[in-house]
Amino acid sequence: MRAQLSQARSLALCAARHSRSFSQAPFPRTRALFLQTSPFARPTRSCTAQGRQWQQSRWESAAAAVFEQAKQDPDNLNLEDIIKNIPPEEAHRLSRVRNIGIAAHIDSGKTTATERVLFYTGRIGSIHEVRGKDSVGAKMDSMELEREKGITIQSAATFCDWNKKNDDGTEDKYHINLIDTPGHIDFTIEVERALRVLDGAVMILCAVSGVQSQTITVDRQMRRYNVPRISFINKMDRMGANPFKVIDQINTKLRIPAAAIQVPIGTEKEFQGVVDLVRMKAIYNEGPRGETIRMTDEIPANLLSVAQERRAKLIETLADVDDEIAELFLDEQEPTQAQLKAAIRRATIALKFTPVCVGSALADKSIQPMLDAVCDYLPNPSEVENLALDQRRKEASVKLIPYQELPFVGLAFKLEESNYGQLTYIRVYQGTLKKAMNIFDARSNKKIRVPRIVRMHSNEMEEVQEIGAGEICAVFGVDCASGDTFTDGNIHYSMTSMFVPEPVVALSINPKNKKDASNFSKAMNRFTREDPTFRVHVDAESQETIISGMGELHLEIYIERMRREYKVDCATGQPQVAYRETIQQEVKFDHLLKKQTGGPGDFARVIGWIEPTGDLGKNEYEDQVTGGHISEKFMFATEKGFMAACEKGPMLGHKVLGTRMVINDGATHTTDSSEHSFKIATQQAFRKAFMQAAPQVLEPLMKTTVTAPTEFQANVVGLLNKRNAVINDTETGVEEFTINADCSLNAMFGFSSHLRASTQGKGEFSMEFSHYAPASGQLQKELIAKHQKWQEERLKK
Ligand SMILES: Nc1nc2c(ncn2[C@@H]2O[C@H](COP(=O)(O)OP(=O)(O)OP(=O)(O)O)[C@@H](O)[C@H]2O)c(=O)[nH]1
Repeated sequence: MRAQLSQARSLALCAARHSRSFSQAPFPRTRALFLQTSPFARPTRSCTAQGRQWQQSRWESAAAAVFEQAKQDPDNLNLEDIIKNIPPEEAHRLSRVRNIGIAAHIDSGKTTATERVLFYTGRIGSIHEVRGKDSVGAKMDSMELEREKGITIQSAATFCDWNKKNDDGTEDKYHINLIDTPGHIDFTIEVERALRVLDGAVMILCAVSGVQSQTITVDRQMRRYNVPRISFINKMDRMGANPFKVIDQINTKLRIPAAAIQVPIGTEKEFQGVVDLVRMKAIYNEGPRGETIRMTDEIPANLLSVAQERRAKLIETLADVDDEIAELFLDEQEPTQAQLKAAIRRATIALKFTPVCVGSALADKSIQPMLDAVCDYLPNPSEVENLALDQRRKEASVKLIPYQELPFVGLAFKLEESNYGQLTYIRVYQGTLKKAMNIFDARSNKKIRVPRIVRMHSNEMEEVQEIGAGEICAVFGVDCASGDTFTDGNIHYSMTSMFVPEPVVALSINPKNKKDASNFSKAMNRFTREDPTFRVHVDAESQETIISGMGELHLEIYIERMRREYKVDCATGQPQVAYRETIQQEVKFDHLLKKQTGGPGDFARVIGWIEPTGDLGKNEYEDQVTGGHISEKFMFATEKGFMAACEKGPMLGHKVLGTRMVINDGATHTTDSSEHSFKIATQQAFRKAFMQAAPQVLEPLMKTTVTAPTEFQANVVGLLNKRNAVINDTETGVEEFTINADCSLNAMFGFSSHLRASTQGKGEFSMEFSHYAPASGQLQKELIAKHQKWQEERLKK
């Protein structure tokens, strides 16, 4: 309630302003639009001018009453009423904003499609290709390494305005904030944080390869953050393009109802445009770069029956997920264009459906209709529910309202070091972020002044004075961690951060020259701040610096960036698998630490047991001590001891998983017991008990997908068999085949060069962590022997 009241107070202030300006304002076109399209609008009774006037005056008097009430009694404000009465200008502004991400499997054409979006919206004057002959590179791949390798490494944000042409000749201007994300699983955190803050997404698929391994990962990430999506089947110009097969795969593999809203006109080299199934019009791209759209009622005769059939399929699919269409369907009535459009929008936003567009980014075809679909079917910021936790009332989650005048709430979702200092990307969920304003970090409670606000256009920036609710920006000089919530200090909200996967590959690293030590640590600091999946630690025993990340490519890129951006050449060890250790049975312990030989001694006795938790995702500690045999402050130290022991397993020194420790008794000495002695005693007890509890080494299993031309199928199967991979399925297409297999990460080191050699460089593979599984007895023996040898050698030194 208190949270709502502080919102209410600030609303009360603006209420008077708005109630005055509403009644004085003429009835602009934007307001009429708001009444028709805004989620805040009441149902319109009549479409006549008289009806609209009636609606308008009714709305104004209702709004005036609510804001008058706010003025009179701010402590008892009804927030729901305020939401309903948000000024039409503001609702209209929001209805024209789209925050979208482009996400897909590697090389599906995300950056190529984004380049066209920027060109057609007038953000860039010419198109440059990924790995293009002009060596300029696509706008969104601004990092030198991205341009060289032709892959996206970091997500890049931009914004543009799209003038959507309506059938009646009018235009509606939409403001689109767009984030292009990487496809490689090694950079998956970039997709994760983009989807955390975006309202909708375009999922790109290849018209030949269809749903691929990373499509499945991206699908999972979209589900995690409830992100509605449209699907865009790209590469229609490729030989073997089959969009309908891809739609079937979206339905069956991703299990989200999908139907085409467009069918292609021609395929491969003959691909010219699309038939829009909602309007039943043909849309062609003309002009040197497809910039001119020609729309006609004449659907090519050879496509008419396919278009009708696919339109019927669209209606049938919608009938399964939307009540209004279901009713019409049962009554055998054809929905009107408006009904169909509204149903696609409703079902997409409700995450029950994905409309599918087709096109070819490289051939400059059908990107504009995809942009129209973004505006038509993806939600505006007010149509997405965003919740925050009110820290003062732990139980309460508060709905954030994207209204400029409410107290500010924003989430820092990405940090980046720039030439001008740390750049923090913020999504504004509520209120307005203004230059020179003081904001509060909900985690550290630090007050920070915002010196500069910019809108990002890849690596360029445009300075602005303020950013309204529902928008994305970046700020300078704000020291925080990724995932921090900011408020204006009047409210104490915090938002949930994004999911951060655990690193699976590690290697030791050191600068080759001692003089580079300071740059080395600067680089490490920066990379770990920017990327939560990149970790650095110094191994206590070997004193080596160990970096860990999501895959070999992930670590390679950082080593290369260190060389290019910090001029530090590094020596690295062999990539190591991040093994884990666990136990299989319960073991009791009664451990006494006693050193009382003159001076201050150590005394701590801990009694209890360790056992498997049955869930490899967590370790658990429980204090069951009664009767005060161990005092509260020492129990705290035993918990710390347990946590420290779990960081370095007794078998190989890798982290412990799935283990529970219970301490239910013990003893304390009046003078010799200390927190330190209890911490050490717990660690010793744990390590001893662990080795008796049928300890087991766990290794990461990877979901692996290999794609290559069909003639190399036997070679690839041979390669996988050599690595003891379990092949789950094989799909053989016209030209290519795809194998999905489970494989241990350990067996996959060096796979890329073997694959290249056996497929004349034409094979591709991707790997994603699946789960930890027990290592074979043989591997476990080898690893233990190696670890012991390494320890012995260290002792000798
Ligand atoms: N034939 C054809 N090739 C395309 C099309 N769109 C993109 N490509 C090519 O596919 C390759 C990858 O394109 P990108 O745009 O970099 O793909 P991406 O999805 O951004 O790649 P990552 O971010 O690295 O995963 C490039 O060689 C493009 O030229 C298309 O419509 N048709």
